[in-house]
Amino acid sequence: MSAPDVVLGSGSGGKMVAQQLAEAGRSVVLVEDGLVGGYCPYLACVPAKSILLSAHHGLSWVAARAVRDDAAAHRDDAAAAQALRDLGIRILRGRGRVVAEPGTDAPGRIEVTFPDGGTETVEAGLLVLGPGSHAVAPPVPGLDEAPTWTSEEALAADELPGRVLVLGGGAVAVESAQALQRLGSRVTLVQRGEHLLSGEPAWVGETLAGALRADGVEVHVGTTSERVTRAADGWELHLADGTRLGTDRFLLATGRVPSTDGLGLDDRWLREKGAVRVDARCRVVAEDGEVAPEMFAVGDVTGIATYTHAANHQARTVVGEILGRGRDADYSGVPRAVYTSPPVFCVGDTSGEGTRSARFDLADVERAALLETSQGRTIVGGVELFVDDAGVLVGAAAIGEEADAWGAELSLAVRARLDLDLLTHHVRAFPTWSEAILPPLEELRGRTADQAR
Ligand SMILES: Cc1cc2nc3c(=O)[nH]c(=O)nc-3n(C[C@H](O)[C@H](O)[C@H](O)COP(=O)(O)OP(=O)(O)OC[C@H]3O[C@@H](n4cnc5c(N)ncnc54)[C@H](O)[C@@H]3O)c2cc1C
Ligand SMILES: NC(=O)c1ccc[n+]([C@@H]2O[C@H](COP(=O)([O-])OP(=O)(O)OC[C@H]3O[C@@H](n4cnc5c(N)ncnc54)[C@H](O)[C@@H]3O)[C@@H](O)[C@H]2O)c1
Repeated sequence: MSAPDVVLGSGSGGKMVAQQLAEAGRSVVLVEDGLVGGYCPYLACVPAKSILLSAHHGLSWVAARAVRDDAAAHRDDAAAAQALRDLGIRILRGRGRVVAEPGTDAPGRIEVTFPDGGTETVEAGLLVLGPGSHAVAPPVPGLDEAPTWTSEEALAADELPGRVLVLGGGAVAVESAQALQRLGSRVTLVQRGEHLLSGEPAWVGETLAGALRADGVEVHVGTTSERVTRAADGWELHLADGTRLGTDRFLLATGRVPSTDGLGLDDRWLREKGAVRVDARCRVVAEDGEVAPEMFAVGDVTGIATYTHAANHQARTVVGEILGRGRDADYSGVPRAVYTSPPVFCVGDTSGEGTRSARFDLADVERAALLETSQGRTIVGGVELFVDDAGVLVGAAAIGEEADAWGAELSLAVRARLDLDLLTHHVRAFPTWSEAILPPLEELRGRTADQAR
């Protein structure tokens, strides 16, 4: 009998691979040392979105916590594990380590260490790596003595601290800051980068900072944290400019790194920060192009696009490759959504390097005027579109009401490499937020025509 397929890590990517391979009739062993399903359903996306929705709807902390715990299945993975077992998958609940990588004519060997210290070694006909990523604490002297939360700990917490200091300015930081502030904490956010969401255009981060400040969050950007000390009423963060910020607890949101330490992988498969290098079929490869036989990787560990929807795309790519209907992964249209109020939606190349862009204010579409007259609301936000020399849409950044929904059009347009001509002639419903997409297209088209003259 040939050796089974072994999937190491059952997060968004690994679980989908295991499930689809088993459904295709293959023999699958799944190795997981945490919760079956990984972080997303229990300790990341789902509870984070649940708590944000509750905060946006004005629920109390106690009510929001109850809704969060229901949404996260009370961090109980029994049903998820049983559903996989029903497909014939063997689940080994322990920490996996690669003892021998699969070869062209010999199976690999994975050693699993169980919580009681016992071990079992399983053969792997092929190996799919999906160990995910984990949060890293920034190197601020004194921080290790203070009470801290990673996002996982925050999203499983029973208590709401009176004051929280969020370190970081990415998706975890801004979503957590808004949720905790709206639920009753006094939140301070300290971002080292020049603006929030440092990978996106500055105006997006600045608009978001304005929204957080309007909620009461104290936002500091472009700062260096020097040290943490104890104070009479809690803890203090000292900034380089001498400012001292008091808090009861720190939330560490300064990024995550791939979980490849101790995994037993040869260094030649790893790239910077320990991510596993993969090709377009998610096969593990070395820098010189050597392909590891029968070894694949999916999810955050690849360091390509650290989202559940990207992990799922990679999982489908791996399954397709294994089942002989292979197709390259394509990350060009992977959405980068942040579920704050207002939400953010970015896709493709928004760096502004080598592209032309035009921006439009959401307040200038009819939908905004309607909300202003009917509900007395002031609309903030906008959309910026980026095109290459050939007039093809290569990136988009949006922040504003429901941007996480209407941005999907831009994501598909980037993926399909639609050009200004087609996008300008496309008809969008009146009066919707999508109408904000046409004016920047027309502006860019006008500029293209001017250049052609
Ligand atoms: C607070 C927060 C909110 C987020 N919100 C969103 C969102 O709204 N939308 C979105 O798309 N993405 C979101 N993300 C990102 C998303 O959670 C990740 O991209 C996704 O979970 C990655 O899945 P993965 O397949 O890499 O596996 P992971 O979910 O990282 O799971 C990996 C699993 O492997 C196990 N494992 C690791 N090493 C071993 C080993 N040696 N042996 C056995 N098991 C091992 C771990 O226990 C874990 O269960 C969020 C992340 C965070 C932190
Ligand atoms: N809505 C979503 O899809 C969603 C939500 C949450 C998280 N995620 C994913 O989770 C991953 C982790 O998110 P994240 O926000 O932790 O990381 P991140 O890498 O996106 O952002 C980290 C931020 O912390 C800042 N920073 C770094 N060191 C600092 C320091 N010492 N002091 C202050 N600021 C510092 C950086 O400037 C950066 O802006 C991301 O890959 C993200 O895609 C996605």
